[in-house]
Amino acid sequence: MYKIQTLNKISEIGTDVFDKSKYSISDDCANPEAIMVRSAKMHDMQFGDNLLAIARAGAGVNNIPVERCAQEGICVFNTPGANSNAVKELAICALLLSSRKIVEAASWAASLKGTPDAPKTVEGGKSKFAGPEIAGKTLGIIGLGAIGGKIANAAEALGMKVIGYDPYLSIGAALHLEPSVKIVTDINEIYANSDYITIHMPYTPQTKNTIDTDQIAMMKDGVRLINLARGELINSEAVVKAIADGKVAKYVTDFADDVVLGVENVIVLPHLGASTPESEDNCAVMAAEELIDYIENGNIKNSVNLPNASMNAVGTKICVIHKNVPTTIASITTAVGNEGINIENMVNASKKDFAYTMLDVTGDVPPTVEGKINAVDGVIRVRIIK
Ligand SMILES: NC(=O)c1ccc[n+]([C@@H]2O[C@H](COP(=O)([O-])OP(=O)(O)OC[C@H]3O[C@@H](n4cnc5c(N)ncnc54)[C@H](O)[C@@H]3O)[C@@H](O)[C@H]2O)c1
Ligand SMILES: O=C(O)CC[C@@H](O)C(=O)O
Repeated sequence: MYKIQTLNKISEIGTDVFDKSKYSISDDCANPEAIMVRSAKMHDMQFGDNLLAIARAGAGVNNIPVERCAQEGICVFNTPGANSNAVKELAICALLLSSRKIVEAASWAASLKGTPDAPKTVEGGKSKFAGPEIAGKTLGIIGLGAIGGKIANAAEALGMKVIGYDPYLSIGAALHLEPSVKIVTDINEIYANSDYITIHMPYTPQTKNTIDTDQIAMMKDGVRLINLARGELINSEAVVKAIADGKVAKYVTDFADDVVLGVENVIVLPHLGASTPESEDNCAVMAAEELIDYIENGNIKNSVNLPNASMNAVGTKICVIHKNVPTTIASITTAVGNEGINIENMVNASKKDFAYTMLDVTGDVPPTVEGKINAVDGVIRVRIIK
């Protein structure tokens, strides 16, 4: 029985994908084979020897020690695009919230309950909540992946001019963009030309404070900023100061911190981007399918720390996670050959410092093989899947 530990609430549609005669799922189990997680912070966790994989039911993996996991032979997956529509819809909502003073107006209207002539009062007071339309304005998007690309197309459909910046734009993502979306190669063009700026890229130590005082200074007066990606991408102190100075008109963020909470013209949402039943189901199902294919077949799809690799084997599969260094593959195949085993098929792929080799072997696989491969310099983990 494989044990799957859930660190956050994972949609039941996803956990139902596991065959319960082979898998037990619980939020409290010792030494699981796999972990399913959403936003729980895992950097300080120690992992048991059985842990083969972690699946992030979502996009961002900054809560997971991805590099350490690779060093420990733990494959980390995410679920690319599975929650992108949910975030796109919230981003469109945020664009409107940043323009039309909807939050302030609704809360003012609610405050009129019990007053003698509320209908008359609202008509008299509504002018202070007027705000501009988004049609005809320029939206700058930083990061044109699953979410940014969908927002670009939706904003175009709403009549906005869209400019996007993404130095690592994939061909697939580019092909999904409306031809009218203008792609710029200098991020400063986003800052200089946008009425609204929204950011949709991963948070890493390198992308911390991508938008800070200097970037804000390049922006148009009255710019509206949206951050549904990660709080650390935009310096909260810099934005709050720019709001006080009148440089930034509004900041809508999905990430609460003590600097932005309670500040006028900042709308803080409680990390709601992916909180739709549809996206929670999509992410959980994709995460469960990734784990099952890895645990049972050794196939890797959508890993963030190991390469994608899959193989239909005719015999036994020997799956090896190893360092991406010269002679390791040769040493592994020699170790297998020295045990009298013939390799029928082989797949090898690498991602940065790590590599994955799958061998399809026929005939008896003596129990000594695992130890022999493990003894090869650079080998991190060996699994034999019959
Ligand atoms: N608020 C939420 O609930 C929520 C939900 C989903 C995702 N997110 C966040 O949004 C981020 C993006 O999600 P996604 O699904 O679009 O991911 P994605 O991987 O599909 O797209 C990210 C894009 O950012 C680009 N990028 C990387 N570094 C960049 C840089 N320095 N400058 C500009 N672009 C850069 C990549 O090339 C890629 O195209 C996630 O990493 C996550 O942190 C938040
Ligand atoms: O799981 C969530 O609710 C948030 C997910 C989101 O931050 C992501 O990066 O996919």
